[in-house]
Amino acid sequence: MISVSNLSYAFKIGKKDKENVVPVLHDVHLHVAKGEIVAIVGRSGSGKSTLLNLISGFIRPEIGEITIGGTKVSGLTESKWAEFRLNHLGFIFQSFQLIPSMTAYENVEFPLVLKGVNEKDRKEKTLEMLKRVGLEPYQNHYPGELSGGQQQRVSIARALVLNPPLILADEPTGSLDSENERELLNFIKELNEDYGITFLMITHDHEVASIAHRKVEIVDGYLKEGRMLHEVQR
Ligand SMILES: Nc1ncnc2c1ncn2[C@@H]1O[C@H](COP(=O)(O)OP(=O)(O)OP(=O)(O)O)[C@@H](O)[C@H]1O
Repeated sequence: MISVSNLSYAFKIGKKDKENVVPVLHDVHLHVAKGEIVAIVGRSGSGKSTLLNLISGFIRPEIGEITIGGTKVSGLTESKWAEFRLNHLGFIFQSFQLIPSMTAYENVEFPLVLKGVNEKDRKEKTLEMLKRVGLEPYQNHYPGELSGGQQQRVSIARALVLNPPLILADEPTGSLDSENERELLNFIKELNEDYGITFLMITHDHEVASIAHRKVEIVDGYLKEGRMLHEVQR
């Protein structure tokens, strides 16, 4: 599903003539199979979000290659990337990233609008997703009128509405209390088992990591498991 090879990344900070190069990831190799739940763990500042942002195409690699579902995404133009993202990836963020001026219904419907789906099909699919996350009665609420757990469920419904085969999650339970966390983790397991959705998640949390089939650890920009695989292959 995901194949990352020889990926290195450095941020360039400061003015062009006095640029400071901050190396963050070093020769990362990572393979995630279809149907896997993989947790990326590591200390703060080790490079987890940078890796997820590279896999999501939000930042572009200069060195290395990223393939998702057979498409070499690291070579796509910005507009092709946006199209690929819409069709293949779902995102869940710690801070939910809902649009505050849109109701729960409108937030879930938004990817269908971007994709140009007609109104009748949009309505059917949006209501189906809201039902699946148990939020049909709250469809006209704005994010500010929902609890943290409910907001995260709206964001999951939005992530799933176009049936992506892969979900990328950055600290998905980071803003939830333990009851909502347990509920979300059960839901992730269910989506994985029933629909074969692949998950790549960043987490600090042992509970979250415990539902993963596999953990990979980033230590100072080096992916532990990835390097081992790479060394075995060589
Ligand atoms: N836009 C940026 N410009 C410059 N340096 C950055 C930028 N974003 C991140 N960094 C640096 O890259 C390193 C890795 O950051 P990253 O956010 O990937 O770590 P992380 O493991 O996700 O941390 P956390 O668990 O705290 O979210 C850090 O040293 C950070 O300061």
